[in-house]
Amino acid sequence: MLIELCVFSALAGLFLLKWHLEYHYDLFRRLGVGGPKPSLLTGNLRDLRAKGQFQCMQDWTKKYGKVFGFFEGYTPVLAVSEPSLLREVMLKDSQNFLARKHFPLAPKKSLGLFLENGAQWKRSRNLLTPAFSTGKLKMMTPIMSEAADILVERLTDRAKEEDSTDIYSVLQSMTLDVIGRCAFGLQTHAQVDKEDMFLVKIRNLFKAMTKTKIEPLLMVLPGLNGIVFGLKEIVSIFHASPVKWLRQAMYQVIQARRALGPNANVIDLVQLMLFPEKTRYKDHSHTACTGFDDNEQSAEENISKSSSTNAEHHTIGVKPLADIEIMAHSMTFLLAGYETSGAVLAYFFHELAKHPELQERLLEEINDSIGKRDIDYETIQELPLFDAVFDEVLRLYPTASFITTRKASEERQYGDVKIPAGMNVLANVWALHRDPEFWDDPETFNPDRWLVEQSFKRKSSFTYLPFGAGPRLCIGMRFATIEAKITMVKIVQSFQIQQAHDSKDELDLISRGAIVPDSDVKIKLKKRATGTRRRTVRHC
Ligand code: HEM
Repeated sequence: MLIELCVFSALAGLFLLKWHLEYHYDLFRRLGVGGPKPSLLTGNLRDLRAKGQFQCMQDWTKKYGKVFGFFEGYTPVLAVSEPSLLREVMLKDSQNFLARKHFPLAPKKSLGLFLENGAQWKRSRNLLTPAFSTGKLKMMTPIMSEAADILVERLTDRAKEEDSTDIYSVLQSMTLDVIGRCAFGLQTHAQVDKEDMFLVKIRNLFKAMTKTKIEPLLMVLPGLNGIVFGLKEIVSIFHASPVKWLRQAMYQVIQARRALGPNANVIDLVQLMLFPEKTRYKDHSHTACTGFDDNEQSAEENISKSSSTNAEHHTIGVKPLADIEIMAHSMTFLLAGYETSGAVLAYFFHELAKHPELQERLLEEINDSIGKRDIDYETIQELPLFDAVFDEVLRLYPTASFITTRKASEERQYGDVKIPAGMNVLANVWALHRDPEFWDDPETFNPDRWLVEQSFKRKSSFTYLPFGAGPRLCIGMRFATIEAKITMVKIVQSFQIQQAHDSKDELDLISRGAIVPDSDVKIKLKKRATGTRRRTVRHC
């Protein structure tokens, strides 16, 4: 009798599970939204892993249109590359979408700006935004410039010795030095010391992220997230993981800076997080930016709108963060600054190697516009062809496309599309940037398209979103742009970039949060007759 009862219960359980899964995976059909057929066990994960996210997004967009649904394991995601709907979600009705899609293995607390949601995110964003004001960025420019000079020196040696250079790893070292110095006053020496501990640990961290088998498991069984995270925390007590090392290093920086106190002559991200009331209102220039005012202001306006009163805005803005929150933000900035910027510069080198004539045009632009003046915050604003190249690199390689997500807090109807509460929305930027409806000959790298069009119109049309949009727009957008442009200018001044014997015509890419080259990016460098002058800077 007991056995029969057990068998009956097991069968009933299986039946209920099957019924639940069938109902769950039928969600998009009930919403009247097309999409690939999910399997009852893994949703569309098998396709996503076999073909890669980029290929799936493009194929599915072609087949199902600009709005379709898929299942990342158990999690439903609405992929949108329809500009008018993206505008609603990211900007007009952004108050309904202030949260992001949950990331497997994300901690429950102390998430850092990228993963935070709701009131916690608003408070952090208000507090951190002034760190990227025009005034602060101007102060960071000499640090970026010095890092680019070191890059040129390193590459000069390589140009003499090597026929083929992996530019990607060299660039990662540079972007780590830049974010470390600008945001935390860290004296990392990743460019000159391959064994620099920050570099080694960050590389190990990303290597582990690429290989993880736990993430797909959690996508299928998200209920296990808490358990797996708890287990990881226990293991980390005994095991020296890179995350643990990085957190401890950041903790030491925080303690050292706390000891220096609020009046230390340092204005960077750590100082701002530790002593917001001392640093926040010294600099009023953060809305007066060039180049991105539309997006930047809409972001700021929306954050302000989302705080109910000015007084609340003010109080929320200056309440200091706990050490654990500062550590989480610091990790976010360190990883974001390293991973995305390194990849984007690698794509720049890769494309330039294929377009020698473009390099000569860029050099001509530098000579005509800047001449013998230094490359600084002001002079890099005068280079439309460089802007066009940067925009085109980010069109073809929108490195952060798959992290541009939102989660709806309430059910809303936008035209024909109903978005229920709790639905995850992916801004399908990869497909959007390659959509022939918006781009002529979309697969071709053609910076000139940005010179004939009015690019500011393009940028406000929601057809171009490499940095996202609305209140959750990339906070490091202007930092990344300045860093990339300074580096690009110095490289073009100093080298001819050529394809090496082992260069690939098309790069293999992987998505590990950001979309990055799967392996080395090989190029050959030829030193030009004249180069850049190295300057020594005082670190702020
Ligand atoms: C070329 C380089 C970069 C690209 C393409 C990029 C792109 C992006 C994108 C697409 C998002 C999501 C925006 C959205 O959901 O609307 C984002 C968010 C973010 N980025 Fe960047 N990023 C870059 C560099 C940086 C740098 C250098 C930093 C730090 C200094 C940074 C820090 C962040 C942070 C903290 C967020 C989360 C913002 C929030 O949720 O409020 N990024 N980035």
